[in-house]
Amino acid sequence: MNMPGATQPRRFCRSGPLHGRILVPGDKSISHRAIMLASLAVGTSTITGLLESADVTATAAAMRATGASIEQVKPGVWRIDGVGVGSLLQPAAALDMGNSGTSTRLLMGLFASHGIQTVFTGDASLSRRPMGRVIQPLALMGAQFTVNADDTLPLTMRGADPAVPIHYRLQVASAQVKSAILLAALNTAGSTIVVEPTPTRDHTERMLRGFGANLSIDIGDDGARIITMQGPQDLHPCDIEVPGDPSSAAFFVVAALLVPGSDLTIANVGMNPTRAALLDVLRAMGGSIEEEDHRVIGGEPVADLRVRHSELKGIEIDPASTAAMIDEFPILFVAAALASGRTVTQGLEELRVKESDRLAVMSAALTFAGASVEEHADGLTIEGTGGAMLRGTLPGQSIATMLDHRIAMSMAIAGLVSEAGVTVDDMRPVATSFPQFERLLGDVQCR
Ligand SMILES: O=C(O)C1=C[C@@H](OP(=O)(O)O)[C@@H](O)[C@H](O)C1
Ligand SMILES: C=C(OP(=O)(O)O)C(=O)O
Repeated sequence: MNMPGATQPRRFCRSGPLHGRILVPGDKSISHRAIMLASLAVGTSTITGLLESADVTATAAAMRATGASIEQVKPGVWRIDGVGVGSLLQPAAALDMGNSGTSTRLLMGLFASHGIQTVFTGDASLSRRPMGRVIQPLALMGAQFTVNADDTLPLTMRGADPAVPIHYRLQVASAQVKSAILLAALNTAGSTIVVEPTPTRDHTERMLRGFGANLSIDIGDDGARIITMQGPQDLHPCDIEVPGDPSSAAFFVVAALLVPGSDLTIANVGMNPTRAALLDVLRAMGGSIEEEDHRVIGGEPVADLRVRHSELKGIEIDPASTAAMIDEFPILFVAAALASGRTVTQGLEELRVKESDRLAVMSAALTFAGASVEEHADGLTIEGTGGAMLRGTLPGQSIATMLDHRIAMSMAIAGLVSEAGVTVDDMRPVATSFPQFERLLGDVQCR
């Protein structure tokens, strides 16, 4: 994101028990997809509970620039009039994707099968992230790219009209790559097939069906998911309710587990099994997390989470859980730093190409705050304090967030269980996914 104004350093201090019942904002992944699909349906869709954050705003701006009408009716409620699959307009200017990998990769897919030329730009963090993973399949479908040798932003894409269907086996476990191909397939005649050896978040598949698209999902002999879509497909408008984001809830779940005396309920949290592995890991560490009032909202499972302070123990995390908690590792590392015994993670190379290198940055940040962390090529090994407070950051020192919202929020939570407090150098990146974070944290702290 283009950071407005001066840096916003903040000190997060040792906290009393966390209590109450809170709602976290709408799911970021689902919000992006809701805007994209509603913008392609002919007619009016209403989205309730949309995440109003910088990343989602970047997606909305790109869809407006290609013809959709997108208006806020009241906070959290948006009305979208779509243009129809195949009818996207050439944007007049470059599309600024800010900090958002999801906006960039999914929109590249969506535009790749429309005969328009688009220029994608992003902030310093996004401009370091690999785009080759989507360029490769989209080029096979006929899109043309002008891009530097590293396959990073800025880049120019000329969409293919007509695009050709592909049969593609994912090389990385990435919902963004899968979704890019499925969105391109919407305006591609013929049968596009994506084979996913490791299941990743399935919001695109669920929501495509909600908007009336026809796709089949089979399991191959080797256990891979095979997603087939026969294009082109028209989308029908749809009213969508966006559940609370489990990746945002994660900061409050870990905070309540770590801060002695806490008993906190986080209501309306998305429980899609392709996103929920953190809860299983924390329970295996000894965390008390109860799920209440299971229901389905907008085609997605949802529950309220009651979380009570618990004594956590370190564990070895099964790499098979990685995809279903990929964004939750920074805050899991904080939980591990306070557990008793050793936590071992592996198979996490993907964390090095997120908004920051999350293995290197979390290792440095936690070490700086007094934790015992060893960094490996594909994971961290953490020796927990056994519940004792972290030292915190020294006067005059602060944690470098590296333009990464999840580092900033994770280290803020670390501050709540530190002797001296933790200073985070800049809280502005939090606007990417969770603008209400600091306010909600204030609400649950007993004064
Ligand atoms: O599809 C999505 O909405 C996302 C997929 C994940 O990225 P990858 O597909 O790169 O794993 C995740 O890290 C990101 O925050 C959101
Ligand atoms: C990786 C993330 O998002 P994106 O890829 O959309 O930038 C995230 O939110 O942690």
